[in-house]
Amino acid sequence: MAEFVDAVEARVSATWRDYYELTKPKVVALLVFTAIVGMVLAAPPAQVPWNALIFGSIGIALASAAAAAINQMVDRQVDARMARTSGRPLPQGVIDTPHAVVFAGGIGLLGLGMLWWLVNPLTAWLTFLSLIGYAFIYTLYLKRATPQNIVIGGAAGAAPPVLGWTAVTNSIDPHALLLFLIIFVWTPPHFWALAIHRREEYAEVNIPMLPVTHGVVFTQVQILLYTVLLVAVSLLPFALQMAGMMYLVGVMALNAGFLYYAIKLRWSADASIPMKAFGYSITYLMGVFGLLLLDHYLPLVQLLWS
Ligand code: HEM
Ligand SMILES: CC(C)=CCC/C(C)=C/CC/C(C)=C/COP(=O)(O)OP(=O)(O)O
Repeated sequence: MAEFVDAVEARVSATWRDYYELTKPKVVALLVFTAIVGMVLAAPPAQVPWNALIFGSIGIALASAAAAAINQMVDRQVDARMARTSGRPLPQGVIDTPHAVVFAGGIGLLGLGMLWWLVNPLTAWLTFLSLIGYAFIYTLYLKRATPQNIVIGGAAGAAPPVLGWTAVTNSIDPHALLLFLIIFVWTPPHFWALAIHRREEYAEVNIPMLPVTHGVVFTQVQILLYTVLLVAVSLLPFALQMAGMMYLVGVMALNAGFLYYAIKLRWSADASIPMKAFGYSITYLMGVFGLLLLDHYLPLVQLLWS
């Protein structure tokens, strides 16, 4: 009997883990973090309305998770043929398509409903557009159509700070668009570093990623150019007095790291650099948004200290 219970429990927990994996949890975690920074920057320190913070974060997380699950449904055949993605629950047959549809539809509607009724309809609409942008326009069309797929598709992934800001103010603020721009310009170096490493897999499944269509050297040059642009864009929050000295010093250090990897990627023959640059891109984005958050709270800390 105990063995039977163990077996049932093992199956139940494995199933939940599979659904969890279907949501690309680490990507969603970073997306939600950028949304929370958008919320925090939209209000004076410690004055973010609770409904925006709680239901906004959960709603954006659920909608992003639904988008990630739809992406994996659409991609299940190509995912099955690439080493990096073949272990996912759909290609493995652990979750079948009808269950994935119900799951994605359920969490998507729950997330959008939460935003509509408990936050505001503008945030719900913009989140819905981001979901459509990533799950359908990027995955179904752009990904298979053009090597600029991730530049255009990156707009959906860059949306969360705007969604967070709108959750608080119920309007689209130019400052929020600056946060959007940072992620938008960050996305090509983030993804193309990985695409260089995985170019043979993409070529095999006929996905026209930049290193497949234009070669590795061209992609390395593009990564370098986007990184230089990113350095410039990342300084704008300081230039426009959205953030202070603490942000400036921190972001300069993060930028030095990204430039180091982009230059090394272009001129070093070391095969481990592309994945190191990819890993660093994630640290970089967490760092930039973490700095914006800390910088915004600095006056409050100083006030409490004095
Ligand atoms: C069109 C835009 C984007 C593309 C094409 C893209 C592509 C990818 C790919 C292919 C991976 C590797 C996944 C894996 O092998 O497990 C990845 C990982 C990751 N991406 Fe992106 N990404 C994009 C935008 C974003 C955005 C906007 C964020 C967050 C703000 C983000 C955060 C992450 C994180 C945290 C990981 C690591 C996941 C892990 O370690 O499991 N990405 N991305
Ligand atoms: C509502 C809202 C804010 C939606 C957010 C959209 C979202 C989840 C963006 C993540 C971007 C991402 C992981 C792209 C990789 O897809 P891929 O298919 O190229 O990569 P894969 O081969 O690893 O699946």
